[in-house]
Amino acid sequence: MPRPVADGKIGSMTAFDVRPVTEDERRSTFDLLGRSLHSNRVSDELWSRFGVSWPAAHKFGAFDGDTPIGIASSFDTDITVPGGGVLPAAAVDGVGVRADRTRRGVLTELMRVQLADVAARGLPLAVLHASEPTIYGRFGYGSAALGKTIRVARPAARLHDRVPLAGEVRMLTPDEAVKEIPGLYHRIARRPGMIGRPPLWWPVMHDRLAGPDGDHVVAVHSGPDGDDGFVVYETVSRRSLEAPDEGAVLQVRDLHADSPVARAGLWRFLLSVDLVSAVHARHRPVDEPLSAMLTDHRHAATLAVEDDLWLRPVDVAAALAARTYRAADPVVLAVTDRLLPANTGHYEVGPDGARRTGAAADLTLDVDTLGMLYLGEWSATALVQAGRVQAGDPAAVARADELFTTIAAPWCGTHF
Ligand SMILES: CC(=O)SCCNC(=O)CCNC(=O)[C@H](O)C(C)(C)COP(=O)(O)OP(=O)(O)OC[C@H]1O[C@@H](n2cnc3c(N)ncnc32)[C@H](O)[C@@H]1OP(=O)(O)O
Repeated sequence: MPRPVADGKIGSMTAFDVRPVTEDERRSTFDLLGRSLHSNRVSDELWSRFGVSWPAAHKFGAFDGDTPIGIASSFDTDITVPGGGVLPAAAVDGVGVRADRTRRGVLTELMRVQLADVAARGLPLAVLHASEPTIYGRFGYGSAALGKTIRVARPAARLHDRVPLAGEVRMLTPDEAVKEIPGLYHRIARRPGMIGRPPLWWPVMHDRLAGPDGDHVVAVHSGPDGDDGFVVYETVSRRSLEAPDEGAVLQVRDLHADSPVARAGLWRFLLSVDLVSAVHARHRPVDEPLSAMLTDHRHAATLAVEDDLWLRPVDVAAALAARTYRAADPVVLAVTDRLLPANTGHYEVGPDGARRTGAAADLTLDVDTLGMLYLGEWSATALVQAGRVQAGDPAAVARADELFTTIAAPWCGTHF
């Protein structure tokens, strides 16, 4: 069992201690994280405005004496799972180790302590976006939702005339954007993989860009029932002496729509902005049908499909019981969890739900692979073919495919 967080001191077998970060250590641990990610150091002025988004709560530091050498931060949120249930989750939003202390087990100890804390607080899931995909599998995280990067050619790209359109798009003032977008996001964010954005998320991730001091543009789509979608974007000029006619690149940062009509309205708006030569969007849902909405598919190019959200079942029984399954005979999963061994066991999953069982296993997998299966991004068949799931009977794999599959691809859509 992981050792519990106790006395503020853990990990004495190594040359550092891992313990909760105190109020006084917020700035130094934030600077440490920034340095590890090669970000510019934040000025005192920026820290005084936005430091509130880096509270001491749910942060563990690795310390050599009083000096921080590693940080693992998370905030509490919730996540929508297949079937529409919403589960509490820890969103791991900042992990870094000082460059002169890497590859000595600092992260391993931070992850162990953080996961033990998340488990002790009863949160069934942990999620993150990974800087590198090789890091987190060993800690039980699986690549659970993919995202695609697209580039749309302007002015060539046009919506075809059967795309469902109704409603209007209006641009918001920066003050309106700060006031209106949080409520709108929470009203419409319901796809599996989407997380709640807590109050501390907004000042840095939205207001700084779209509020009075930001340079991003915010536009809202309104349908018959009111506001039902929004986009936050910036434009980057490409015009130069060598390319005097080059249009700007419009970069979509945040786009959410409650319906295909709202989504089409927002894309129609984006494709109508003048003096733009390309629209770029990263981490869009893999099933967003933009190319099929155009008169010419090739005007929307998919440049990359990447891992977006990583998910770690922290309480496997609670996580499996919280989502719904499609109609098929049940399967029994044998799950192994090295870091949180209480999860290791057999689970029966069927249309009536999921529960622990003593029955023999149909499919055998590690907990990180369960993270890949959980939101429906990866089929059991694909995971068998990839060597991540062991199964004796192909019929059981087919049943697992049917049970876990979802109509909409999972998608997070929130940068954290
Ligand atoms: C959610 C987020 O915030 S994502 C951002 C993550 N942070 C960064 O990318 C910042 C830059 N990188 C770092 O700060 C560090 O390299 C970290 C945090 C990724 C890793 O910290 P370390 O203390 O070096 O990790 P630790 O020594 O515990 O390594 C554990 C294992 O993972 C492996 N590992 C760790 N980082 C990497 C990596 N970047 N690439 C490949 N393998 C890695 C180690 O080799 C080790 O393997 P082993 O158990 O087989 O020996």
